[in-house]
Amino acid sequence: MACNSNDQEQKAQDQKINSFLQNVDHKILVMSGKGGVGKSTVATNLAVFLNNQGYKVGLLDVDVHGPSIAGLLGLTGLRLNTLGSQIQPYHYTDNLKVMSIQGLLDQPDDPLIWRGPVKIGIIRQFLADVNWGPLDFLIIDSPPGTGDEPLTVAQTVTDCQAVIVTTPQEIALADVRKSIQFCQKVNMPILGIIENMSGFVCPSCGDMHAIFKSGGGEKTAAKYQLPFLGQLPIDPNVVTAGDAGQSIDSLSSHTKEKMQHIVEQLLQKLPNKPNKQKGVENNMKIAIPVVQGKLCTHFGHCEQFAIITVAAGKIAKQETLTPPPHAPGVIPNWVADQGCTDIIVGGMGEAAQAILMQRGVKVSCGAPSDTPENLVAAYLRGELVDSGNTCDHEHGHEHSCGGH
Ligand SMILES: Nc1ncnc2c1ncn2[C@@H]1O[C@H](COP(=O)(O)OP(=O)(O)OP(=O)(O)O)[C@@H](O)[C@H]1O
Repeated sequence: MACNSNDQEQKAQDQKINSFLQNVDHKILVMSGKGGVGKSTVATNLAVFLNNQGYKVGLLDVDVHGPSIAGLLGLTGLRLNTLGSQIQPYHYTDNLKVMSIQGLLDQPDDPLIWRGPVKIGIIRQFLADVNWGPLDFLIIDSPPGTGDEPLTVAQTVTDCQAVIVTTPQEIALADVRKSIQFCQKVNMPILGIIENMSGFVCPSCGDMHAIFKSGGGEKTAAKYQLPFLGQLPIDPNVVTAGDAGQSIDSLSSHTKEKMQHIVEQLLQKLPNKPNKQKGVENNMKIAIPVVQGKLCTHFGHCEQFAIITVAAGKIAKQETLTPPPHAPGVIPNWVADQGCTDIIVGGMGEAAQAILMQRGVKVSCGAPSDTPENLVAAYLRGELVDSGNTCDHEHGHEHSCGGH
């Protein structure tokens, strides 16, 4: 019995993870072979600079033992809330959401003494139970090396791509080669290599000093026929900004231009050019089963659907359509045929959910009986929490998700 219920829980979590990932255009794992090479600094600034360009970005810190993302963005000490079953991430800006274990700890300096399975569970929860909403980019900061955390990401986040950060000296490059082999073994494409701490421009004489050597990252990229995305110099302002919870964007130094260049290179290397601001703000077509002007919990047998088109975060068009007669699989396919991107329901059977997911329609279960306009408004505000409810309304009996 226990095994069965574990299997079911895992399946339900897989479904939630898949439905989130379906709404993320680009997933990027920022890795490094060695510690302290500036991986979190790069991950954070990739997220901030992409967000500055108008992309909707999620930044996920899976370095559960040494989380630093919250600190680098000045979010330390802020506790994260949960709404229903969903964790509300930090909103660094309206379009940059951040998730780190730091926000769930009573004491931010508490050490976490966790073995692999617990860490794997936490990372999966960060993908399943955080209210990310649709994203153009999910940037994932992993701890150095090729341990449980990057492996969990590789196994869970389908079509994830890697960015490898290194410093130029041989001891760091040896570890980069391990990261490259890791990516090859888990079939994760590498978007490119970034060389951090590449030379130091003396503020007094203006001469460049190659403290950790320079050019090693570029040479390694060439050797493995990987894209080289650019270099960041050793810049004391990066440390000051990071310690103050500010991004490289706040600097007036040459480093900011270098970071900008890296982001442009990264955008060029993406297999498909991202559309800005996917999802909530852009066109969405949301289906809601209705009866007498309110959500009908009887999804499979409801007589009408409100179909609401949302553009730039507002309701642009609303129609009421009659679906074909009920038969297994007919209504979910009909909803997808209408071009719907999302559906809001009280509850829905697993089979119908699977069809919708396969057809790229995001399902939000557990909505209360309310008008379609109110439900869409709550959905756009991120307040409609997906219960992950898989109750089956096809049989017409009473149950917890809305009684009919
Ligand atoms: N280009 C740079 N110039 C100067 N200092 C830098 C630069 N990049 C990062 N640093 C500093 O180096 C330190 C380590 O950076 P960071 O935490 O980003 O590294 P990391 O590789 O993520 O470390 P960890 O192994 O702990 O995950 C920080 O103090 C950061 O401010």
